Amino acid sequence: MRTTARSAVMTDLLDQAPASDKPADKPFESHDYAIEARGLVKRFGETLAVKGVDLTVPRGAIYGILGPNGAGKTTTLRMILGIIDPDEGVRRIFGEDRPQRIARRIGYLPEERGLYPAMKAPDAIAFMGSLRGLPRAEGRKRGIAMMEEYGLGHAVDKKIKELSKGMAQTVQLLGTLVHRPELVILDEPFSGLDAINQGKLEGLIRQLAADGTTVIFSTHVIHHAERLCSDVAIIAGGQVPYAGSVEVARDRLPPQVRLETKNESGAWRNALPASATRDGDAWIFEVPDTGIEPLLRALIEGDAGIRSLSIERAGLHDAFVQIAGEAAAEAMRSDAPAEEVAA
Ligand SMILES: Nc1ncnc2c1ncn2[C@@H]1O[C@H](COP(=O)(O)OP(=O)(O)OP(=O)(O)O)[C@@H](O)[C@H]1O
Repeated sequence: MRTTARSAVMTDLLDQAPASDKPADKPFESHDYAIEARGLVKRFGETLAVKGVDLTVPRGAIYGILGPNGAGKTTTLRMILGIIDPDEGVRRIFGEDRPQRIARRIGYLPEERGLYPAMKAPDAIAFMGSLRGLPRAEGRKRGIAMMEEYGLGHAVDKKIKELSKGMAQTVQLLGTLVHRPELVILDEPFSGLDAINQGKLEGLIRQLAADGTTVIFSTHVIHHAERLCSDVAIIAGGQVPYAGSVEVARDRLPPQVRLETKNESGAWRNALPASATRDGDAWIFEVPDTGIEPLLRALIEGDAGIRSLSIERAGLHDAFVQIAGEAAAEAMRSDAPAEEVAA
C-alpha cells in the first residue's frame, strides 16, 4: 500500500478537470443505463491512450473492464468519472453528462491506493465518506460496523500505518462504500489481495449487486470477470472490440466435444470431423452440423467403447482470445501475478 500525505481519493476529487461545456454531440439510446459512453478518445501528448470507446452499463450490473496493462482501462474509467475530460466523445452517468454533479451517488476506488498513515481506520473511512457528503460522525459509526462485518473488528483502534497492506486496502474499499453509493467503480480491486481476501471481495461485490448497486471493476484477470460479471467490455490497445453480455461473448464460439474411447481405431473414427484434434487421450472437436445424436449412434455402432463424452461451452478466456487475439490474452497472463491467476 502506497501511503501519501495527500490521499489518492482526495487528489482525484480535487484534481477533477472542469467539465466540458460542449453539448453532447451524439445522441444516447436510453436513460435506463448507469453509464453510457460514446466515442471516448484521450491523448496524452503523443500517446493515443484511448481510441474511441463505446460502452453501456445497465443499472444493477456487475460490469468488468477487461484488458492487459496499458490497454486504457484506467483512462476510460477516469473519463467516465469526469476526473479527466475526453478529447472526443461523450459520457453520461445516470443520464448526467457532468459526473461531478452526482459525485455523492458514486464510490470510486482508484488504482493508486493511499490513506493518511496516522489516521485510525474508522476515521479514514469517515474521511473518505465526508468527501462524498457523509457527516463524519455517521461515517465513523458506519466504518466501525463495516469493519466488524468484514472481519476487521480487531483493527478498529489501529492506525493505517499499523495495518498490513491487504488490510489497509480493505479499509480503503470500505471508505469507498461508506456513503452507500448507487454506482461503485473499482480500478483493479483484486490486485494486491491474497486469495482469501479476493474471495471476500467477490462476495462483497455480489452483495452490492444483490442490493441494487451497479458495480464496475477493471481487471487483467479473466477469471474474476468470468466468475462475477454479467457484462464486460474487452479493451485492448485503447479500443473496445466487444462490449456486452458475458453469455453472448461465450456463445460466439461453438461448443466443443471432448471424447475419450477405449478403442483407438474402428469404423467409428469416420464419424469424427476432419478437424478433430488430440488433447492427451481425448479427441476435441466442434459439435458437428448434423448434431450430436448421429455421432453418438456411429460411436456406439462402430464399437468405440465410450469412456467419457462431454460437450463444453466456451469460457470467457476462449471468447477473449477470439475477440482480442492471442497476443492480448498472453499479455493478460504475463501481467497477472501467480497468486491472482491461481485464485
Ligand atoms: N497521465 C498520463 N500521461 C501520459 N501517458 C499516460 C497517462 N496515463 C496513461 N497514459 C498512457 O495511456 C495508456 C493507457 O494507460 P491506462 O493507465 O489507461 O491503462 P490500463 O489499462 O489502466 O493499464 P494499467 O492496469 O497498467 O494501469 C498507456 O500507454 C499509458 O502509458
